[in-house]
Formats: sequence, structure tokens, C-alpha cells
Amino acid sequence: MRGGRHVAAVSDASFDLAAGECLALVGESGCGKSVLASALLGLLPGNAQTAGTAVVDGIDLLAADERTLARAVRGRRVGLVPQSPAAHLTPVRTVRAQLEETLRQLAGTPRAELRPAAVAAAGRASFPVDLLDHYPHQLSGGQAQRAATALALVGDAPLLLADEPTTGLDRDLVERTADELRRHTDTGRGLLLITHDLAAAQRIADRVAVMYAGRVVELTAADRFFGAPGPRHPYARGLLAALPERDFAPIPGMPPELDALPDGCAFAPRCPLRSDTCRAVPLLEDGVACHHAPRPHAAEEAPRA
Ligand SMILES: Nc1ncnc2c1ncn2[C@@H]1O[C@H](COP(=O)(O)OP(=O)(O)OP(=O)(O)O)[C@@H](O)[C@H]1O
Ligand code: NI
Repeated sequence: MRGGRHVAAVSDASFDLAAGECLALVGESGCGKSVLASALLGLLPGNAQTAGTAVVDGIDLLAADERTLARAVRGRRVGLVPQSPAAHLTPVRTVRAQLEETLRQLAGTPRAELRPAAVAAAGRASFPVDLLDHYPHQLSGGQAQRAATALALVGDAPLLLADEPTTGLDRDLVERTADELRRHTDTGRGLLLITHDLAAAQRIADRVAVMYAGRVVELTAADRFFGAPGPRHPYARGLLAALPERDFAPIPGMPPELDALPDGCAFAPRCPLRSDTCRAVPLLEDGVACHHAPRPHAAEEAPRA
């Protein structure tokens, strides 16, 4: 940034995602979820610096050049279900025109087969065929979401990336959208669901990754996270406890500014367990990055990390 300022938007984020699996990446606003998503799509701002690797289907997304990203990554290895489909769709073209163009580009569908192929593509995301000739502004939020999802599915990418796909939808539409996204993993796609909606994560995720101040601080099986024994990182425990249907008790304090991170554990200033050891950054070990978190019981299966 100007003046030599650095924002550490994502640090030490490490996870895997298996075919057919859904990983929910959760955390408060500003913790780095969307920056991580942008990195996977090669859509970071030009002045951003990256390190590490992010391999999907044999391609390192962080090392790929723009040509590879355009020809082999976006839509083909990573399908993006956008946060605001209404803004993501081209406003001056019908859903049919956008589907047909995407089919031509990503699937190489010959002109003569475009019409039935567009109908089939719409059907995969339960987009109503009788709305294909509508423009985006003529669609409801849920319909636009399905149109955008249909576009994201065209390239048969092994990774579906959904960044806040349920923001602004009514609760029952949230559940339906989440369930439909989950359905797309049946054919072996991996789904990375970025959300601050813990209920949506609980509903469809196999595993949960919790981010705080740019780091993944816990990575664990969803049933253990939402059920027993519950989260192990104090921040993750606080996130769950803050839910209205649980304790409705907010975590005191605020997340740190990412251009002025404290030394050591970034959560320590808000943490009830903090001690001198927290002056060293805790690394993710056994699925949790905290010096004080309970270790998994020897008899229990260690979470995949
Ligand atoms: N282009 C940029 N230049 C400088 N800082 C940025 C840039 N993009 C993101 N950031 C900073 O990186 C941090 C992470 O932002 P990000 O958008 O990834 O958060 P998020 O977890 O997706 O939040 P939300 O839930 O609100 O979408 C924020 O502090 C943000 O201010
Ligand atoms: Ni975001």
C-alpha cells in the first residue's frame, strides 16, 4: 500500500479439500476470507504479494500466469458462485445469452447445440427454463442466484467457490440455496463455502475452518465443531457462543487491524485464556492454533489437517 504500509490479509492459511467434500470457511468481517478467495481465482489487486501454493487439479493457482488463469482456472478448475449475483450477471443480456456464451467459451458447445445445452445448464441449478429470456433485473434474488450458479457449473470445475452465497436471502431461501450448493458436490466437486453464517455452515459442511485476523485458527470436523466436544479455539468457542440461539454473548473487544497486528497470537488481547506463552504465534497443530486449546484425546481420531 502507499507509504510502504503492508496489510497481512491472509497468513498461514493451510487446508485441503477432497472431491465431494464441503469445507466452510468462517470468520468475522475483515478476517481475510474474500482475499483468500480472490487469491484462488488470481483476482488479487496488482500490488498484492503472495507466497505458498494452492494446487487444484495439478495447477498451482498462486503461480499461474494470467493466460493460464483465464484458460484453465477461472470457470474450468474453479467455479465462482458470487456474493451478489444480480451485480455479477451482465445487466444488458438475457440469462440465455449469458449461458450460451459461457457454454461456447468453457465447454466449446457448437452453435447448433447451444439451445438445448443452455436449457440443460439452467436445469442443473434449478433455474426455471421459462425465465431464460429474462434480463437479470427481472429476476428475484433467488432466481439470480440460480442463474449465477448455473454459469458457475458450466465448466465442470472440480472446485466450487461460493463467497457468501446466502447473504441477504431470507432464512428459508438460505437453507434451500445451501442445500442446492451441497447437492453439486454429489458428482465429486469440492465446495469451499465462505460464510459468516454459521447456521448455513452447520447445515451443509463436512469440515469447518475458522479464520481470525488472516489466519486459520481451527480446522475440524463440522459435527465435532457444532456438536460435542465443540470448538477448541477460544475464538471459535466465542463465535458459537455469540449466536442468538446459544448464549447470545458477544466476544468482548474488536479484531485487530491487519496492518498493525500484535506480536504473537492475534486473539490474545481478547482471550480469557491468555498468558505469557501467547507472545509466540501459535501454529495450527492437530487442527487448532492455540497454546491453551485442549488437545484431542489420544483415543479420538485426529482431525484431518
Ligand atoms: N485491496 C486491498 N487493499 C488493502 N487492504 C485490503 C484489500 N483487500 C482487502 N483488504 C483488507 O484485507 C482484510 C480482509 O478482507 P476480506 O475482504 O478478505 O475480509 P472478509 O473476511 O471477506 O470479510 P467480509 O465478511 O466482510 O466479506 C480487511 O482488513 C481488508 O481491509
Ligand atoms: Ni468477504
